Amino acid sequence: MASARLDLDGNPIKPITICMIGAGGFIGSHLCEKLMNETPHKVFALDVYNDKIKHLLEPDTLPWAGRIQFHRLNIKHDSRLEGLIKIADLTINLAAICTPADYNTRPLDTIYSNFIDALPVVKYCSENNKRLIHFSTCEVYGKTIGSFLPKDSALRQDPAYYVLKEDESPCIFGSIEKQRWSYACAKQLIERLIYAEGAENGLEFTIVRPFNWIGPRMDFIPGIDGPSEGVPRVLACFSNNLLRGEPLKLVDGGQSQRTFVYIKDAIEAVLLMIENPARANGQIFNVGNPNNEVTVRQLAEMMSQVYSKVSGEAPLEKPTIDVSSKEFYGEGYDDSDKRIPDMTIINRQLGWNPKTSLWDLLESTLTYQHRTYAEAIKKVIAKPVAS
Ligand SMILES: NC(=O)c1ccc[n+]([C@@H]2O[C@H](COP(=O)([O-])OP(=O)(O)OC[C@H]3O[C@@H](n4cnc5c(N)ncnc54)[C@H](O)[C@@H]3O)[C@@H](O)[C@H]2O)c1
Ligand SMILES: O=c1ccn([C@@H]2O[C@H](COP(=O)(O)OP(=O)(O)O[C@H]3OC[C@@H](O)[C@H](O)[C@H]3O)[C@@H](O)[C@H]2O)c(=O)[nH]1
Repeated sequence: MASARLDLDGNPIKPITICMIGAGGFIGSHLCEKLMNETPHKVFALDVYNDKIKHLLEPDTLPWAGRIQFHRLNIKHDSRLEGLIKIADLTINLAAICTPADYNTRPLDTIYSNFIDALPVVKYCSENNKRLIHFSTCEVYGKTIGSFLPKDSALRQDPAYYVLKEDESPCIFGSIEKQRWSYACAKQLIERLIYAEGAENGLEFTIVRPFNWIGPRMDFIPGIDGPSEGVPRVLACFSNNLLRGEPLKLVDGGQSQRTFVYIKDAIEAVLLMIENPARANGQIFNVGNPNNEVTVRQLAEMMSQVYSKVSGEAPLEKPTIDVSSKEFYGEGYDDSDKRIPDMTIINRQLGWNPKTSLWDLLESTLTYQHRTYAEAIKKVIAKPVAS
């Protein structure tokens, strides 16, 4: 008999049933895969789409058949939601509009999706005494304190002015006409509501703040498995440019900084939260890789090099072009300047650390992108344009 799986305190882990909302998305697909491959837990996978988890649902001879059940539903208006939360032990809410191109162009949908639509989920968990793991974002920190200092101030180099700490850092957003912040603000308010449900009504919750998780199946490639005019997050934008042999577009000079973490490292952290409720309840966790910091320009350069290695194609002579944010995203765009997660709390509670370097995670991700999309792109490019 296989030995019992133990939690971080040495107690056997009991199989549970998880109601995962937004399970058909990028993070959800990796989390479902991990839960099916490595744990005995059951999953109700709720989403409006299931393309990214089809390989886990069919055929029904898969070793985990019966442990994952897909429910096609929109949480905006579906009475089945409460029933599913009630019969599960834990709810994980991933559902959201979470691509920056939408924040300033579809601010109402963004606010509804990230705040209003999440309200019933919190309410049903609280009323039925069910544990909730809610996905927020690193964007709740907004801009760093350091970004307001004079450009030549030595304090800009002091981590006290830029490292983002769950229990200390303020949330700093732009003015209301900078609609970019509609997303961060809605996420902040739902965090505050969940925290208040914990304080006043005893809701058992964990809030996750992902810092740019990237990897296979993130977003879509415009014109292949998503709308031609769609603007996904940066990994898919740059992948699309590389696949088409076009220069990568640097918004406002590509000076913003990000830390990227490999999806498979980040999913390990989520599994630890799921299986160690006593250590995760009542916590807000940064989940990122502080060692993988680059400017967007450096990311573009590294992706060009890695793509050339995995595809065997020579890099473009002019690998990037500059574009203004107004041209690329439209009116109301703004940006986070720098995002370094403090890792103290997740280290202390769960002993988690990211492992994969930026080069390595780009290599496995771009190998996937090339294998999945290169042929389809070639066909689209070869097609004569209809007159
Ligand atoms: N990927 C990241 O680096 C990152 C960073 C910060 C925060 N997050 C947060 O993590 C969560 C998941 O992100 P992701 O990258 O997997 O995004 P994603 O867009 O790939 O996944 C979200 C999923 O939710 C589903 N969904 C949205 N609205 C729904 C509704 N009303 N009913 C049912 N399903 C609905 C979508 O169909 C999609 O499959 C989001 O809450 C996002 O804000 C992600
Ligand atoms: O083609 C592109 C796309 C994006 N960019 C830039 O690349 C940076 C990263 O852009 P992304 O689209 O990945 O999104 P951001 O990192 O700004 O926000 C993301 O972070 C946290 C999550 O909540 C969301 O998934 C999303 O809001 C931004 O500075 C953006 O302006 C480009 O320079 N060129």
